[in-house]
Amino acid sequence: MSDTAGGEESAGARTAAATAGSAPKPSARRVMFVVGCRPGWFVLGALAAVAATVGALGVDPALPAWVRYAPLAASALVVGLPHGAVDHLAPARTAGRTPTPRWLLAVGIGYLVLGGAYAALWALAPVASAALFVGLTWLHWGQGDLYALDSIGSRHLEGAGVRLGTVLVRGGLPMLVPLLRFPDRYRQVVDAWVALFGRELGSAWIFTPGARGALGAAFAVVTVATVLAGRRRVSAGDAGWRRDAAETLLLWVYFLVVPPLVAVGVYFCAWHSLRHVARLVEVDPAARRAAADGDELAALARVGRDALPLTAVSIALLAAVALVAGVDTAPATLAALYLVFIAVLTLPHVAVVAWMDRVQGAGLAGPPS
Ligand SMILES: CC1=C(/C=C/C(C)=C/C=C/C(C)=C/C=C/C=C(C)/C=C/C=C(C)/C=C/C2=C(C)CCCC2(C)C)C(C)(C)CCC1
Ligand SMILES: [Fe+2]
Repeated sequence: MSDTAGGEESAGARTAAATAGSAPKPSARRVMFVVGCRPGWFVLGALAAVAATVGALGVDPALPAWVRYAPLAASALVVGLPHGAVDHLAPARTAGRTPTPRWLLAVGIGYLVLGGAYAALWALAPVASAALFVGLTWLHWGQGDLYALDSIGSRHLEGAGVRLGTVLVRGGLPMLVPLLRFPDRYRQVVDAWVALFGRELGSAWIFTPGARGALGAAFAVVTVATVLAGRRRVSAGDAGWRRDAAETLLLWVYFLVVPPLVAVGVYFCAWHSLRHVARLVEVDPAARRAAADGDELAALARVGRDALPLTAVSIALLAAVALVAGVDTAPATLAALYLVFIAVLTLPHVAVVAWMDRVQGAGLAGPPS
C-alpha cells in the first residue's frame, strides 16, 4: 500500500497554513473558530460571569463534591482524554502520510518509553514529578494556545520573544493563576497526587502569601509585556491582537473567580482539548474535507471514531491500575489517580504535539518568517 494518503496536500502546504506569518486556509480558520474557539469562549465566559456575580453578591456557595469533580470525570469520556487518543494517527497524518503499522509502532514505543519512565519517576520522587506535571502542562497548554492563535490568522505573533511570552502567559493562566486566589484548594489537589505514593508535600514555600504575591506580580508583568509586544507589531485595531488580548483577560478573570477543580476541568475539555481536536480535523484528509463542506459535525464524528478505541483502552488501563493499587473510592483519591494517570500520558502526548509543531513549522519550533 502506498504510504501517501490519496488527495493529500504536502506537509509543506499545511506548514504554511499553520504559521502566523502566512494566511491560514479559510477552512482551517473556520474549523479553529467554530470547533476550537467559540465553545470555549462561551462556556468559560458564562462560568466566569456566574462565579463573578456570585462573588460580588458575597455568597460563597459550598459546591457539592459531585459538582466539583464532574468536569474532571466528564473529561475521561468527552474530549479531554479522547483528545490524546488520536496520537497514534496524528504524526503520520501531519507528515502527509497514511498511518501504517510502522507509524503506530513508533508512537506506541514512544508512549511505552516516555510514559514508563515518568511512571517510575512518580514512584521514586512524587513531589518532583508533581512539579514536573505542572511545568509540562504549562508548556503544553501554552503551545496549544499559540497554535490556535496562529491558525485563526493572528499576525501579531511574529517574533521569537512575543511567541515565547505567549506560551508562558497562556500556559501560566491555568497553572499559576488558580494558585494566587485558591492556594488551599490548589494544595489539596497536589497533596492528593503525592499522597497516592505515601508522601506529603510538606511546607512548600510556593503556597506562602509572600511567594504567591511575588509570582502573581511577576506573571502580571509578563502578561502585560507580552500583550504590548504583540500590539507593537500590528496596526491599531488589529482584530487578531484584540482577540488575543480579550482571551487573555477572560482567562485571567476566569481562573481568579472559578474554583480551581471546576475551572481546570472545564478548561481542559472546552478550551485546550477542543483546540487540539480542531487541529486533528485539519490533518485528517477526510475530516478536513467534511469541515471544508461546512459539515463540522461529520468532521467531529470522524475524530471521535478515531479516538474511541484508545480512549477505551486508556479507561480500561486506568481501572486496572485502580484495582491493582487498591485505592479507596473517595472522589479526591479517584481524581488524584486520574490526574497522575493523565500526567504519565502527558509526557508522550507533549512529545507527539512537539513533533507535529516541528513538521508544521508551528509553535516555538519555527517562528514564522
Ligand atoms: C496513543 C496511545 C495511547 C493513548 C494515549 C492517550 C489516550 C493519550 C491521552 C493524553 C491526554 C489525555 C493528555 C492530557 C493532558 C492533560 C493535562 C496536561 C492536564 C493537566 C492538569 C493539571 C496539571 C491540573 C492541575 C490542577 C487541578 C486539576 C486543580 C487545582 C489546580 C491544579 C492546577 C493543580 C495508549 C497509551 C492507549 C497506547 C499507546 C498509544
Ligand atoms: Fe493536549
